[in-house]
Amino acid sequence: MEFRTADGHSIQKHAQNIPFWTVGLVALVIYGLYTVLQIGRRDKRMPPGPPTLPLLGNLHQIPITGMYKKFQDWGEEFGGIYSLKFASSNVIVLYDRKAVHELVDKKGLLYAERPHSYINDLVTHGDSLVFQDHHERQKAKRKITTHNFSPKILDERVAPVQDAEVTVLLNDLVRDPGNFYNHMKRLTCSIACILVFGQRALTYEDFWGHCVYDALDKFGEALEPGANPPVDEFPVLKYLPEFISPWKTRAKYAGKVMDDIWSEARRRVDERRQRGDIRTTLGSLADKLLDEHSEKGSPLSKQPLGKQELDHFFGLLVEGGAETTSSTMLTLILCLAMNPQVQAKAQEELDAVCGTERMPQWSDFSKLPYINCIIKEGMRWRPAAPVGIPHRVAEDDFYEGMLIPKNSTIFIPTWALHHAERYGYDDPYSFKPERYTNHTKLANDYAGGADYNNRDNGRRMCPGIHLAERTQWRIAAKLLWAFEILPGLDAETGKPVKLDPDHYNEGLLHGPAPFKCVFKPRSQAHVDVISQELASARKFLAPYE
Ligand code: HEM
Repeated sequence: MEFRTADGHSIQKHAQNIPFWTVGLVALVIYGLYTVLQIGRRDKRMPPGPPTLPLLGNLHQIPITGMYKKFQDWGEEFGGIYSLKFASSNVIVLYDRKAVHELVDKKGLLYAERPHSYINDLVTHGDSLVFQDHHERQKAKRKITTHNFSPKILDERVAPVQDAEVTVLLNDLVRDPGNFYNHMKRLTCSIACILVFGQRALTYEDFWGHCVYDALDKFGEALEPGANPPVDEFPVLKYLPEFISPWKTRAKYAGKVMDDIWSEARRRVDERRQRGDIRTTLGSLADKLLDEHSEKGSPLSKQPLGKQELDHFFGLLVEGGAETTSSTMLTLILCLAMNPQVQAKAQEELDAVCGTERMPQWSDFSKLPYINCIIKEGMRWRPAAPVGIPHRVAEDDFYEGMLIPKNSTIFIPTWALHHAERYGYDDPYSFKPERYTNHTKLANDYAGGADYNNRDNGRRMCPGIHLAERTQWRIAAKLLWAFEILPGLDAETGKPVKLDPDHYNEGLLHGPAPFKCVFKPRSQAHVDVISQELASARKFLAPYE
């Protein structure tokens, strides 16, 4: 059939005249458009989630702060396991304890990878134990960590370090209570640096007292939500020149700061060793691995690490150990200052066991169950890593008929899970250690179980769990034994300030922003015990100076 236009031209004739390449080009453009519009669309087999926009998916709905709360809002709206689209990337959020257990714990290896992040790699050179995939090198570093921070080694060799450093903390709080924030940070950095580098911090201002916070500050800035364009979702952004991509310069600078700090730490250790001051028998991991290096040519003979990777490994262990622990303890101090009834109950228990004659010891653990409850409740109330550290699934998987596509990023929203009334947390914003009355054991005894806790997820479970818990317990028990913790006083009115439970620094890790608080010794007898123990604590710590 032949169609004619108003001016009498034949359409068929025109069609015959359209060159083949034009038809091909139009088809290509239509196909291209169709493909581009598929970006951001959710596969119907995936778990439900908020409606998406073409190209963006749900990227436009990601808040710059408060992601941990948003994860809960979406969970309540779309169900325990839901999905998000970050452009073409898939994100699955497990706001469901059973799903966390069935997938991340039980199918360990499948869920043991980490999502790839261009910015992260710019900062860490892709060799960070925390952010690397679960391949041989990562496993080798993890093995060293779990072995050296095992309960046996901690209780046999590290306990005196923790006890002595906490005694120094108590003394710091008696003599200079206003600086409690930095005293706590010094303490956790010093313990980590003793174990890793064989070096302690006399003050927060010492290199060994604040190195980790300087390193993590820049890392946090480089990774701050909203600070970077969605480069993993739109990889073409990687090729933008640096002069129009300040985010790249910032990430590289953060990497350089971290390189400089951890190579300076190594330089100091090497220099000390050259002077013949070897601290292997004092428990320094760096000395132990460097001895192995001199004997075998590498600290990890099957997976040899270059100097930079080894320096970063040491640094990472301090990063993993110091700020997480100080943040949880500062949170606890905030909670205690706001909840005098909790202090009173703990002190009744402490007084019955220790009196005023002696400080509580780790061996008192089972006689002081309320201290354990207080620590667990602090970590529930405001977890240091409220959205955890995401995992990546290595292959397509199915859960209750829903597709979890290969390479999806898996979030375990710690804060949301611990504030969900559906999991029995009634009045979740209140600080109530009694919730854990029936959880009398250590975190590790609950790890990997359906009764999900704070840092225990399958193959990537926190290897510092035992160290952290033993430090946290000592700090909490001894602080509560020695002091009444009160809100600070307003400089002008002299009245107690109102503490704000939501005034938090929200970076990679969450910790309370500086706040005012008073440490009132409970009696002169308590202060006397601290002074008596201080001399032997200092003597014990002297070889690490
Ligand atoms: C209260 C203190 C601590 C908290 C809240 C905490 C929290 C966490 C969390 C949430 C993870 C991610 C788990 C996952 O991927 O599922 C993690 C991993 C990790 N933590 Fe901790 N942590 C603490 C103390 C420590 C300490 C003392 C160390 C010292 C060695 C440490 C070293 C690490 C390392 C190396 C990883 C990475 C493990 C891997 O990816 O295979 N952490 N931690």
